[in-house]
Amino acid sequence: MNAVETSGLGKRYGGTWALRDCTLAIPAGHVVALAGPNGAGKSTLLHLTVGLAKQSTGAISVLGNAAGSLPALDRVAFMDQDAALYSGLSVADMLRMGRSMNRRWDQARARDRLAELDIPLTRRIGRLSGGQHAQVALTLALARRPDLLVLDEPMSSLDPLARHEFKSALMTAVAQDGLSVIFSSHIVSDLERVCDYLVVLAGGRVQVAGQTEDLLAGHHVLVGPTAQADQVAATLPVVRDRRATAQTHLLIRATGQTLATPPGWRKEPVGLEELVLAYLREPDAFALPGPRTSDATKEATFS
Ligand SMILES: Nc1ncnc2c1ncn2[C@@H]1O[C@H](COP(=O)(O)OP(=O)(O)OP(=O)(O)O)[C@@H](O)[C@H]1O
Repeated sequence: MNAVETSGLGKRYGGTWALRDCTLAIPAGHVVALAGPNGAGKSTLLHLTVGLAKQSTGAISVLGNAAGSLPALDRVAFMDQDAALYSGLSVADMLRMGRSMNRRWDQARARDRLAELDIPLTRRIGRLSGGQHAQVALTLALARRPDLLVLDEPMSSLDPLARHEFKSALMTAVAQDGLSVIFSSHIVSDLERVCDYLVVLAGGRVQVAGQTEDLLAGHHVLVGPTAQADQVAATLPVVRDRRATAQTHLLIRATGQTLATPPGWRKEPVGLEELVLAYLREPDAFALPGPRTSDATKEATFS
């Protein structure tokens, strides 16, 4: 079962394509990070997923049902960028409201979670700290007992400590409930240790998609003398070419063939942050699905 499946999905606002040619099959049971710069189309894809927007072209299904249909909506919870809660209401009021609006509501779970976090039920939403506000929004989303939790920039306004606590809370919920999660972020360090599936969007198109394990295994860095860099880079699918006077770092996408490390060069594994940053800096490079070798194989010089 796929958590989200799209085929030729596109969304146009007036003459602008916010998202286009988006074909993805994200299996259920993953924590999926949706990364990309401002305006890449992340919110658009998430809004299509939770039925807040309707596509202009193509198709999207969520847990096997058309996105936006009742069976899909019933199993999805959404928390957006500003996690809009009513500032004049208390935490208990928000719980009551959630309970009255949702069939699958788990009141005991929500209360336990807030007690663990030391967030008083009587506290007004407007008086919560940024971190507590995000935790209450997450609690309300989890109380719906979703099979898919969709989070749009959930940590953007949090300080590093609150960000860390939010990530831990998310990981605990995933471990306890076995739900699928998709969250967007333009902060690359948010992705490490949290996601096990990655989608990178750039300019409204899918640039990279796949399990992080596969993506990391499918790339490596070659480090060697700059004097030989042109010669080595010419024979390999180079995603990013970073040169200094003496040494060059080439981020290489594996081709399926095992290639020998050139003499005088060493091969290093790549980290997720480095991988994502390399693709973000090279908007024409693609990896999975449908790697476009001619685009990915390019020479570029960066300082
Ligand atoms: N309701 C809308 N009306 C018109 N244009 C829109 C609308 N929503 C999004 N867009 C445009 O679509 C493109 C993608 O926007 P989107 O919000 O999906 O990007 P994003 O990756 O979530 O960006 P950010 O990180 O800044 O939130 C942008 O060019 C944006 O201006």
